[in-house]
Amino acid sequence: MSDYIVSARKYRPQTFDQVVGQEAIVTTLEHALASNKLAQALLFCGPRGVGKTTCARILARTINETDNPNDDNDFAFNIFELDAASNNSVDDIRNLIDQVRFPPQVGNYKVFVIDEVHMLSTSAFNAFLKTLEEPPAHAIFILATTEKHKILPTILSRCQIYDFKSIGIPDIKNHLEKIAKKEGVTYEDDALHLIAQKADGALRDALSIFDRLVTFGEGSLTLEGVSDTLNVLDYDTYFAITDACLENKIPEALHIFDKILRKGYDAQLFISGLGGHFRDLLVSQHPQTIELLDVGENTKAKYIEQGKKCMPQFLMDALDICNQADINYRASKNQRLTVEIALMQIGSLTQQGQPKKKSIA
Ligand SMILES: Nc1ncnc2c1ncn2[C@@H]1O[C@H](COP(=O)(O)OP(=O)(O)OP(=O)(O)O)[C@@H](O)[C@H]1O
Repeated sequence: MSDYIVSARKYRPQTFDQVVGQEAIVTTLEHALASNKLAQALLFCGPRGVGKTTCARILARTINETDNPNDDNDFAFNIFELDAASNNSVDDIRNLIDQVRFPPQVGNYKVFVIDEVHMLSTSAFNAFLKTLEEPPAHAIFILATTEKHKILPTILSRCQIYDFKSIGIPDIKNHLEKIAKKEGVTYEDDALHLIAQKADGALRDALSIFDRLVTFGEGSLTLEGVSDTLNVLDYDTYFAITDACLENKIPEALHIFDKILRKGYDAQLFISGLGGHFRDLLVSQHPQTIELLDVGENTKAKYIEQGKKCMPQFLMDALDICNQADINYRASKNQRLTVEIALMQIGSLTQQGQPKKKSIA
């Protein structure tokens, strides 16, 4: 059997200081622990893969910590996890309640983590409510959910609520960088940035994308490889199409777009991505806004360079055209043409933003 462990498990934080991007939560939990003000029922809300289960486990371990260094297996931490997504019946909850009654054999607390608690059936919820109202002193409940709005007010009002947030791109990227170094993976800074961007705030997603791409790239991550595998249009394509438009070379812009379609990319994603590109060029033009440019270092240099070639009016008009095409796209009967017209319009802009030519010839 292979001894390969996925990064999300291998690098699951074991202590609060290893948790990334949830400073407010970690500080509040640590204060509550230090001042003995931890409630018996906690609700961890927030997007998927941002550390809710991880923090629940660390909390369970911390409150049961003994001075015996050998006491560090999961059993000793008295943690009971129920995934309500697949165990949502009254019987499942009754099994759990049965365990609540008895005090732990080791340590002081039993910690019950109910993941995806919004999935419990109404009758299971009701069965659980009584226990939640009067839990024995040794029981702590941590309810985790990605959908807080689905939690009954009766439950909400009995819990201390912790709102986890999605993790920012720089935090995700830093975390990936540390793991890449530990694993001996060679990487381009921009490749990690793109993975962090694609993870959409979820560290677990970032780690699984990372694992997949490291396997695919045989231990090395390049921006080109990552873009290709994730089916993301690479920045160079946007730079090339912008260069063509800046020089009013409409046929060239149309050919690049044709190639994009042949590769199987979605035309609407392309046009909204192009809008994003013009926005990035705009923010790259000023020292006050450059920090709003959320890309890796090499790509940033390219933005600054191309930004210097563009008049702000050109960028604003181009942005407007992309935006309009994006809006019109769904209603259009010829979606390819909608994008092509947008490209022709952008390729007709002069640096002052006025149309230079009316036809593509
Ligand atoms: N804030 C974080 N800091 C460090 N690692 C994290 C963080 N969030 C997630 N991870 C990584 O992702 C994995 C999954 O995270 P976890 O199970 O804690 O997420 P979750 O918020 O409970 O997600 P779900 O709602 O889908 O259950 C962890 O094992 C860990 O490797």
